[in-house]
Parts: sequence; structure tokens; C-alpha cells
Amino acid sequence: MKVIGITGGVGCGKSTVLNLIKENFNAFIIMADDVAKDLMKKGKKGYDETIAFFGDEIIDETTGEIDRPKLASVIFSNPNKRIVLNSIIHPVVKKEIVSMITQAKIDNKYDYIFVEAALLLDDHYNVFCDETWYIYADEDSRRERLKESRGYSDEKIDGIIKSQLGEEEFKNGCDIVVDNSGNINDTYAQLVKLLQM
Ligand SMILES: CC(C)(COP(=O)(O)OP(=O)(O)OC[C@H]1O[C@@H](n2cnc3c(N)ncnc32)[C@H](O)[C@@H]1O)[C@@H](O)C(=O)NCCC(=O)NCCS
Ligand SMILES: Nc1ncnc2c1ncn2[C@@H]1O[C@H](COP(=O)(O)OP(=O)(O)OP(=O)(O)O)[C@@H](O)[C@H]1O
Repeated sequence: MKVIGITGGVGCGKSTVLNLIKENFNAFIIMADDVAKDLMKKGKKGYDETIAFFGDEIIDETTGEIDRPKLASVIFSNPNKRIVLNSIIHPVVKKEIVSMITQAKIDNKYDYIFVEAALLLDDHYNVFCDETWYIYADEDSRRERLKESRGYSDEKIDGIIKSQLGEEEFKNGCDIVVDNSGNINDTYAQLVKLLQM
């Protein structure tokens, strides 16, 4: 069962590619952002440690959960605080992902395991992937898509892009490049070729 790591900058289309894979291939999908989100819910270790450092001001008063847009504005404008959050969350996320991969291999129900993470290379997830794919989309398309679908401002996109690897680093660090600058059908055709359907 091949383990394939998927990475790329904000809004390049990682989730879109994984949805295509989920619908068309027999694959187990793990998304680091979702694992992190779960581990940062109220009552979980990631929540307690995040609040201990960032304070009650990042708590949403109505739900008691972490106010994600608030935390995003802090970490994407302050690299030192981002490093602290990464040091709290990333080790637990990585541990959880390794255990999910191990379980999926034991269950042996899938042809592929896909692990998606924007920080796949930074956090050395490639050591447990058989292959790594960089999902590329040109920056103008990414900005346009993020503004339209999520209402992100240029300032917010700038902050996130600055905190992630650049195009060349992603390209050099990955085995394969999937170009998602075009339409979904073009991207799907590349997936079929790569997975030799
Ligand atoms: C900052 C948070 C609250 C923002 O949540 P929100 O729902 O608004 O955005 P989302 O999670 O979709 O992230 C937006 C983009 O930023 C990227 N991103 C998230 N955290 C980081 C980070 N620490 N460094 C660089 N990029 C990041 C995501 O991959 C995505 O491309 C959230 O991303 C978070 O808790 N981040 C810390 C945990 C983390 O590092 N997750 C990434 C994989 S482990
Ligand atoms: N080929 C495409 N054509 C048109 N729109 C696209 C294409 N690929 C992705 N999109 C749109 O771009 C936006 C960002 O895509 P997506 O959420 O898949 O990116 P992501 O890399 O997973 O983002 P994040 O880094 O935040 O996790 C979404 O609204 C998605 O529908």
C-alpha cells in the first residue's frame, strides 16, 4: 500500500485533489489540518497548551472553542508566535498521523494512503511517504480562488504565503508536480496518469 504525501502552498488545491482521489480511487485520506483541528478542540491537550500560551483572548466567548480567525491573525503576522504554536501542535499531529497510517496498513483495505499537509516538507513527513506530490497552481489563480471561495484578503494571503515554503522549495523537495492551474478535468487527467488507472 503506497503512502503518497501531498503538499503545496495555501489555496493550491490540495483538498480539491484529495476529493477527486476520494471519489475515484480506493484511497485512505489523512489531512493534517483536520487532525490539528481535532486535537485543538476544547478538552484536548492541544487546546489547553495553546490557551496556556496565547491566553483567553483567543477563545470564542460563545462556543468556548479556539477562535480560529483570531489565532490565524496572530500567528500569520508574528513568526515567533507561529513557531511556538507549531512546537505545541506539530509533534502531536505527526504522532497521530503515523498511528493512522499504521492502522490503515494493518486494515489493508486500500490501494493508497494519501497524507496531505502544507508543512509536509518542513515537518519531514516525507520520511514515511513512498512518494511526494507538489500541487502547483500559479499564485494569481490561488489568490483569486481564495478571495472568491473563502473571502480571504490580500493581507491574510500574504501572511500565510510568507509562512510557507516557496514554489522552488516545494518543487525541489517533492518527487512529482501536479499542475492545478487549469480546470479540474486537466488535473484529474494527471491523477489518472500518475495512478495508472
Ligand atoms: C491558524 C489556524 C487556527 C487557522 O485556521 P483556519 O481554519 O482559519 O485556516 P486553515 O486551518 O484552513 O489554514 C489556512 C492555511 O494556512 C495553513 N497553515 C495552518 N497552520 C499553519 C502554520 N502553522 N504554518 C504555515 N501554514 C499554516 C494551512 O495549511 C492552510 O493552507 C489553524 O490553521 C491552526 O490551528 N494552525 C496551527 C496548526 C497547524 O500548523 N496546522 C497545519 C498542519 S499540522
Ligand atoms: N482547478 C481548479 N479550478 C478552479 N477552482 C479550483 C481548482 N482547484 C481548486 N479550486 C478552488 O480553489 C480554492 C482552494 O482550493 P483548496 O481548498 O482545494 O486548496 P488547499 O490547497 O486545500 O487550501 P489550504 O491550503 O487552505 O488547505 C477552493 O475554492 C477550490 O474549489
